[in-house]
Amino acid sequence: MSSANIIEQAKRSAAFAAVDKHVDSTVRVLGIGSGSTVVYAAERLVQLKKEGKLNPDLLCVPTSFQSKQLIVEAGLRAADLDDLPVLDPESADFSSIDVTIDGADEVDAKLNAIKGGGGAHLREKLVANASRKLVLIADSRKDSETLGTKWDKGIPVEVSPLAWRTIKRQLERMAPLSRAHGLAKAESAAFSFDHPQAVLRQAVRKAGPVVTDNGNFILDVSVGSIYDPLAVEQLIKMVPGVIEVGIFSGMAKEAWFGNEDGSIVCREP
Ligand SMILES: O=C(CO)[C@H](O)[C@H](O)COP(=O)(O)O
Repeated sequence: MSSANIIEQAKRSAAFAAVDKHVDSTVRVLGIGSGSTVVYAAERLVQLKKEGKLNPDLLCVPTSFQSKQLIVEAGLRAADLDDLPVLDPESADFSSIDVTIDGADEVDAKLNAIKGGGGAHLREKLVANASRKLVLIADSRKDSETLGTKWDKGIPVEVSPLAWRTIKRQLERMAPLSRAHGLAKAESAAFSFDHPQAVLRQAVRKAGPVVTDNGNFILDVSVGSIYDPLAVEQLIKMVPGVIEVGIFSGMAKEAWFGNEDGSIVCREP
């Protein structure tokens, strides 16, 4: 098997295992992530539907245009997040979604993740935030001790096109010491680069920038190793015009990694 096929097989195994563990007839609302690994989750959902193992009233909440197409093509029913009732109105839990299965670009030892390689992280974060459980699926190349050490394309940051140059300049002046911003433990650096770089993501086969499903631009912000994901997420989020940051700190409850030898690892924080 070619190395590309081995990676695809690893992604598929992780996706199938996560769906098998988390999706049964008791699941009423399911979040569907975006990207190439999630395609295999949709493949497994189609099989389960044929076997009569899904809830007949199952609603699927998409995280992007691509994800909505996957839902429709799988013969499942798509629902918008704000059209759903909360699962348990009597409790403080505001979740509308039982479980969301999504891909990731890098996942650290505590299951903090970088997402947004496909530019869908705004809706992905909204859906994750409204989910009782966020389950990540990936091949083992994404499994990392420290964010920023494997995914070297920068943190995807969705920004307003109205001020992208100003936002870029401001992000490039972010101080590496979280101490300067009072956001994390004194003396500890949130990230390693002295001079972060923010690059406007360019479209392929179209001149000009990537325009997200929400009509915004994406800056890919390289900061080196991310020692304190929450502090970096907060630092970036504070810049006016930043719409969403592709760091998901403390959101995932489980991550499934497919290995090249065909084995699968499931990790919890
Ligand atoms: O966050 C995402 C899209 O915004 C994807 O989930 C992430 O980029 C992983 O994609 P893939 O499964 O193709 O590696």
